Amino acid sequence: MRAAVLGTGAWGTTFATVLADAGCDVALWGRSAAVCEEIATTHRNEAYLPGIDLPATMTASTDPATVLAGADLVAIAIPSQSVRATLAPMRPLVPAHAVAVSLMKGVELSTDQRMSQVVAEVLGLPVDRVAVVSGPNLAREIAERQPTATVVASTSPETAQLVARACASATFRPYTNDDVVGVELCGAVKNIIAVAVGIAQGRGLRYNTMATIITRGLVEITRLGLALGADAETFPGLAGMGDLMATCASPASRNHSLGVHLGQGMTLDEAIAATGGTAEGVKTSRSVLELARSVGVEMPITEAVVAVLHEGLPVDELAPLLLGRPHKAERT
Ligand SMILES: NC(=O)C1=CN([C@@H]2O[C@H](COP(=O)(O)OP(=O)(O)OC[C@H]3O[C@@H](n4cnc5c(N)ncnc54)[C@H](O)[C@@H]3O)[C@@H](O)[C@H]2O)C=CC1
Ligand SMILES: O=C(CO)COP(=O)(O)O
Repeated sequence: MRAAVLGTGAWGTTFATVLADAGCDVALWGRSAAVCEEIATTHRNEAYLPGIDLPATMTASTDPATVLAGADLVAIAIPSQSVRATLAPMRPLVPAHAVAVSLMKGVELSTDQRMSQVVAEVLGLPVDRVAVVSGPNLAREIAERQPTATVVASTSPETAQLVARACASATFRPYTNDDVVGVELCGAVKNIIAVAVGIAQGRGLRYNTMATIITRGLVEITRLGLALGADAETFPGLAGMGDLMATCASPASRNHSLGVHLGQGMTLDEAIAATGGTAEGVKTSRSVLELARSVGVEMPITEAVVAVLHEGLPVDELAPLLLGRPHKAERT
């Protein structure tokens, strides 16, 4: 199978490696000529995956026509808010039979659309030719070939199976799921919860607080997902609890580290600069809150994160804000 991967950041480069390990013929597209040249000639991407040797068979180019020619599978790993503008000019270059795979974990700010919706719309593909890959998938660990599982979601079982076969290897195990809405919302909202956990840790709070935020975070992800038509069984799975645990526990998570920096007293701009890479939770927090309000769902942690990130709430007021809410039964 011929695969094109758009985006030479941490996840695009890593997922390209996963596909190559699984036997695909892989070409990467990136906007940086220097990064593409480095991948193609030295088989390294030092800016995003320092010290990792990439498969020598993988090619990379800034020319989308070269990368997309003959692709059976087109995987996209670009910051969510840039996907629409980046993909639009590529639409005529995507082969008519290709399947698209969204690797993003965000929600578009201007439209509140999930990434698979944006990809299908911009590339003019029916939704059953679009899949989503999401799970506890910290890029560097996967690039190091540490054992990892993921979820491949599509409304079409054939598309999900095709993508699962394309990426399955001895160290990367995909499970298929037909709940695209649930899988995508889990991936996007866990970033916001990880920012909250990071803020708490940056203030010196420890494991009880972390477990509380993760657990109540899962409650609010589930509530939003169910209101938007997701399947309840997705949330305790790899894309839900699995990814929430990995992202909230790992210092390698950009969303988590951004939260820690904020908790330690940095401004948002300072925290973004200190974190580096793409912390999707910053912008997605606003879209998710809008989505939640549109369906009348309460998301207190998301609301508190939006207040800290975008409305000037001091980090010290986050815990009192959440703990001061009216008491209620756990299962409501
Ligand atoms: N890094 C990780 O462990 C994982 C990341 N993801 C998701 O994958 C997506 C991409 O993240 P990463 O690769 O980690 O980000 P990154 O920050 O490592 O790389 C982003 C890439 O996108 C490019 N880029 C940035 N703005 C662009 C634009 N306007 N047009 C075209 N290209 C642009 C950058 O040059 C870079 O190559 C995000 O939605 C993230 O949530 C999902 C699973 C794991
Ligand atoms: O999605 C991820 C792990 O599954 C990566 O998390 P960060 O984007 O916070 O680094």
